[in-house]
Amino acid sequence: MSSAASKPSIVLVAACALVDQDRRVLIAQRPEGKSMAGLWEFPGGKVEAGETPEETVIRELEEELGVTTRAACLAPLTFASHAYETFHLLMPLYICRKFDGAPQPREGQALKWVRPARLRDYPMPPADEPLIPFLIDLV
Ligand SMILES: Nc1nc2c([nH]c(=O)n2[C@@H]2O[C@H](COP(=O)(O)OP(=O)(O)OP(=O)(O)O)[C@@H](O)[C@H]2O)c(=O)[nH]1
Repeated sequence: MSSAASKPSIVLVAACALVDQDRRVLIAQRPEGKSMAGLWEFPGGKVEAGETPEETVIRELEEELGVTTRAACLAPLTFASHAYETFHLLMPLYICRKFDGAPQPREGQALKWVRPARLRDYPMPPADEPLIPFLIDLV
């Protein structure tokens, strides 16, 4: 058995599927220069010290997209638990249908509204692939 010290640490990332009135989900393409550049992901980011996951989502939606929402408009959908080589990702995925503002690519990322059934057409990080059926069933 390996010791706790040799195990990759858990990184907590909170992400959100914004859903529009046509039941499409917003995905963003990771820009050049970042890890996993070119892959499509849900807006979100690492939970910082002192933050709740809901606060992280609200902050990241504002920073990345200029979109405003509140905790009452975030519903837990599912989560990802995935072993990357250097860390273990734990990522709650929220769904949000009520938000203010049209998403803008504030960080140079491409954005796309996609029907859940078409998400498989967009390469996503491996942690995200098991999340797609939940979106297909529940959006
Ligand atoms: N926001 C987001 N992050 C995801 C998703 N799937 C997934 O594996 N991740 C991973 O979760 C981490 C999120 O980190 P972040 O957005 O705060 O920061 P970052 O990309 O600048 O970090 P990094 O360059 O250190 O990886 C990244 O390692 C990212 O690859 C997803 O759907 N949304």
